Amino acid sequence: MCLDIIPGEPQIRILNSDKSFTYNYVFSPDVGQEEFYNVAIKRLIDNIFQGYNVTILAYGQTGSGKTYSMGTNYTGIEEKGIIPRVTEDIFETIKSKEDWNFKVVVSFMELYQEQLYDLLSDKQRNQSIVDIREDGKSIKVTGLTEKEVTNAQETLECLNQGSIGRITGATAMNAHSSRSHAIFTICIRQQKKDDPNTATVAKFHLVDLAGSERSKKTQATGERFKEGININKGLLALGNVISQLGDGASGSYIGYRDSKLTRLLQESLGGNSMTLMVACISPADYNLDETLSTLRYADRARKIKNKPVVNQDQKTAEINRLNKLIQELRLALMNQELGITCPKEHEELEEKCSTLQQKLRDMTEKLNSNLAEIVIMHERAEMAEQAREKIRSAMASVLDEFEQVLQNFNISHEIDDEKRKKLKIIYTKMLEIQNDEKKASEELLNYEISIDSKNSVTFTKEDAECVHTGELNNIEDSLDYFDKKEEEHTLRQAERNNEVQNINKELALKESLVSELIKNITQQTADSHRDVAEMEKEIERLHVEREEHLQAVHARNITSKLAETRRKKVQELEKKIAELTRKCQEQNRVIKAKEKQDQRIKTLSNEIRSLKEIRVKLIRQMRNDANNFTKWKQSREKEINKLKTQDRKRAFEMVRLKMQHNKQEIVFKRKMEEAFAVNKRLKGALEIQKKATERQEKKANGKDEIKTWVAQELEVLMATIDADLSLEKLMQDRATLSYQLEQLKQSSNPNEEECATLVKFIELRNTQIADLQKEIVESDQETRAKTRWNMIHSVADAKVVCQTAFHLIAQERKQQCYKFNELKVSIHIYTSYILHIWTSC
Ligand SMILES: Nc1ncnc2c1ncn2[C@@H]1O[C@H](COP(=O)(O)OP(=O)(O)OP(=O)(O)O)[C@@H](O)[C@H]1O
Repeated sequence: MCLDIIPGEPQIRILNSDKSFTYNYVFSPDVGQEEFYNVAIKRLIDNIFQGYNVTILAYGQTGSGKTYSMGTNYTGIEEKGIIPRVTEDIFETIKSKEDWNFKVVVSFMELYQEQLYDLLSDKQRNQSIVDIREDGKSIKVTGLTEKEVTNAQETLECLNQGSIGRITGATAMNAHSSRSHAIFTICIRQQKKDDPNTATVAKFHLVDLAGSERSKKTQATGERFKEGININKGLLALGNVISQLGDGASGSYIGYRDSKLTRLLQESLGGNSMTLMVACISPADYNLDETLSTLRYADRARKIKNKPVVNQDQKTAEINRLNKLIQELRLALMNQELGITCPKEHEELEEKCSTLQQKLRDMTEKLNSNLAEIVIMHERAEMAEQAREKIRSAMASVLDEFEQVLQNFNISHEIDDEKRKKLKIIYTKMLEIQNDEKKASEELLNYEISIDSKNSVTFTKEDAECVHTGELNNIEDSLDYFDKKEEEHTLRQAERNNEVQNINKELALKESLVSELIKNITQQTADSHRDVAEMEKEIERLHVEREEHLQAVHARNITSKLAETRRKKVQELEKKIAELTRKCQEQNRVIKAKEKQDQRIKTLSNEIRSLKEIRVKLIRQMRNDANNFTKWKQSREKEINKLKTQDRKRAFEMVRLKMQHNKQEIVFKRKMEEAFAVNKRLKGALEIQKKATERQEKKANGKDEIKTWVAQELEVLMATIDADLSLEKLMQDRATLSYQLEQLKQSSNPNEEECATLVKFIELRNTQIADLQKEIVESDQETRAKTRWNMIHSVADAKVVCQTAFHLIAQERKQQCYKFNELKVSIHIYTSYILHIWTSC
């Protein structure tokens, strides 16, 4: 035994020496596959499902147990290694994530004598050679078979199929020695069923390397010897890459291209993957050299710092990239103090719009008050008309009576008591009519005065509801509601007014028609009746006369001459009778037509009556509506005044909050600017340092180069310290903002605008924190601290370094003193200024 494991520590000590190595885990030979898997491997499964690439790499001398540990040759009989267990766990997890969609594909390739073979290809072995391509971002193997699998069984069948085709051979060290490097890859594409933005594609590489070997020990000859040389060549290149990466010489050349193995593992070593190396060693002292070599390998590999990132689906990644870009642009915008201002035309339009709104409001108000006056006028007209009709009918009856009395006077020419009494009654009636007319006029005059007192009585329950339906706390909403109501009311009144006017027009037409008809009818009917009666009388008389003449004609004693005369007379009379009968018939027709007109007048009068009723109804509605609206308006105005008072208070509070907010924003901006400056400084320093390192690598270090190098190192160091401080401040800030946001969200009425502002601030800080962290990681002070002094090759170099460092520190101190004094003066000036303001207040 050449090794000793320190109990409870992941440490291996080389016996009989003071050499020891510390790793993440160390397992003794008695630890079984299950324990090894559960402790070191199982946790990596989670990373795959978070979208990270994962690589497990088995390295070690031949026969040390790489294939056994990886489980590459698993057939279902022997104890399960890593691959079968990983496969089972992956599909277990998939089963449990029901709200996600998955696509799993596997590939299996073998690198044998610098030739890459597709182990899952259906083709002949010599036709299944595939090639490596680089697409600028990542390594791709073109033409490699990718089989979709849906469960562990199918996956292990693929593993088994590939393993059978893998080259093995017997050596003195291992009866089934793998003569090639094998890479089994499980690629998992996942996406949450209801969110396409969660799509990720992660690769799980399981690498079983061929073992390093010494031909002396393996006793390989012929083909095995040739294989051994190629294996060692590949492993040597891998060792170099691990050394270069482990040395922390970031930015320096890494020999990935020296072999296909290193090209294939480029992503897993120093790239975008979480990589675990399983270093298999033999505890036998016989293998000490190989064991030490493997331990050193693993020790260097442990120092490699990969940069794993979640492998988002291309579309998702693009969305996220754009979101990040938006954040960065926002940040840049703030930094450049470019506030987003409204275009001028927009402002002009807004002004125009508000002027028009005001105009509309004024016009509605005016129209409304006009309509109110119109209502009053309508009512007055209605009252006047009613009074006029009353007087007209009273006058008509008085006139009738008067006519009667007058006729009686004409007959008797004497004034007896009864007639005098009648005349007195008519006189009284006429006085009454006069009084009525006076009263109506007075009523009309007083009508306007009584309107206000009437208004207060007509406020109904409905209106009360109307006032309270719009319980709006916001003054603008209230005013809008008020305007809307006023507009509605005005439109309604205007519509009714139109209706009244139309009715008036119709009434005027109908009334004039009726009066025209009445005028004609009364005159014509009287005349026609008289004419008909007279004509009938005349016809009767003529008939009698004709009869007389006829009798005379037939008398015996009449002379023929007389008879002839009488016959002529009879003929004349008959003519007259015929003429009068025709006229009489005509008059009767006229009378019938008049009767029809009578009917028409009756219908028109009915129509006039119902139109008047409608008009009265409309006017009443107008009046009620106007009263209710006036009442509503008064109460609304009261409310609005109340709201205005509240609004003034709110506005005052807003100004106060805005001032507070502005103050916060200034502080925030200052901090952002500080962080920007720090970040810029660090970036600049790193850039200069990078260029200088490149230059220094090309030529030998002179005194001046060392001086410049020291200055740059110090600059980077100080910039990193500043960045660390800024980062801390930003993180504190973010915590405070997050706390404020939480408090705000928990409050009963969270202000959404304020929430959004806080979220924006938090996001901006996130971006800045990420930006700073990136630069700090890049400056990598931990590694730099260890490798810094590699630049010094002699005591002379060390002296230059010390001198430069002292000089720079002294310079820095001097500047600090200057700044400190300047600050002291500024503080003094500000304090006296504040005191001055304080005392003058
Ligand atoms: N921990 C272990 N427990 C039991 N047997 C083991 C263990 N490790 C290795 N073996 C056995 O040792 C032999 C060699 O192991 P394996 O083939 O895995 O070595 P290897 O490192 O892959 O060698 P090579 O590099 O030559 O391919 C196998 O028969 C294997 O079953």
